[in-house]
Amino acid sequence: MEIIKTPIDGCFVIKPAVFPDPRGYFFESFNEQRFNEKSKLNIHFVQDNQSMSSYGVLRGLHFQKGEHAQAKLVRVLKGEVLDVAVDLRQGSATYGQYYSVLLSEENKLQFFVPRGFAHGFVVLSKHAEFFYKCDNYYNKGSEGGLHYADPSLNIDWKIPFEELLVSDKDKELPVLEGL
Ligand SMILES: Cc1cn([C@H]2C[C@H](O)[C@@H](COP(=O)(O)OP(=O)(O)O[C@H]3O[C@@H](C)C(=O)[C@@H](O)[C@H]3O)O2)c(=O)[nH]c1=O
Repeated sequence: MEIIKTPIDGCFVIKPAVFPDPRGYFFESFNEQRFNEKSKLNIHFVQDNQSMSSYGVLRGLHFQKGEHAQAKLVRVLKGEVLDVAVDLRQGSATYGQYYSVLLSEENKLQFFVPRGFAHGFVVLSKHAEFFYKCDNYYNKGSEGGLHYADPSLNIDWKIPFEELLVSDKDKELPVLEGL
């Protein structure tokens, strides 16, 4: 696996070593020892999540607060999404900035989103199956979020706003200034 740095410290992309052969392909989608060695982190993921969404569905931007904060290792099993992480770490040189990456069934890239970030994605293919590991358990009372259309973030979601399908909960999320 190869680690590809991003302009936001702590956020990185992983390119797995894929072994194709006449039967198809094989790759290690996660190896804790190698992940921690290469990333120089000490992460232990405790929860796996999977969701399916259709074209134009935007989930986000989400985080969990305080002691329930989660780092996430995200990837796409089927289809293609644009994945986005927004830096909400107080005092960070890139506070309020975002990084986005295309994750697809074809490129098999994974994206590591540290604790202290808001995370979301939009589906660019007909359907997408999304899979992610979290280093802390889901805690409903600690859910927080940021509005996907916050003008101060100015995120390019690649799909016009009027074509997006967003949950009622996500439509009510505050902008960065109101956090
Ligand atoms: C996130 C989550 C949700 N749920 C439940 C709550 C609710 O009834 C149902 C759907 O929840 P949501 O609408 O919050 O699902 P969703 O909008 O897919 O939420 C996810 O979005 C992406 C962008 C993330 O980064 C994740 O951390 C998570 O917040 O699933 C769990 O039981 N466990 C979980 O870990």
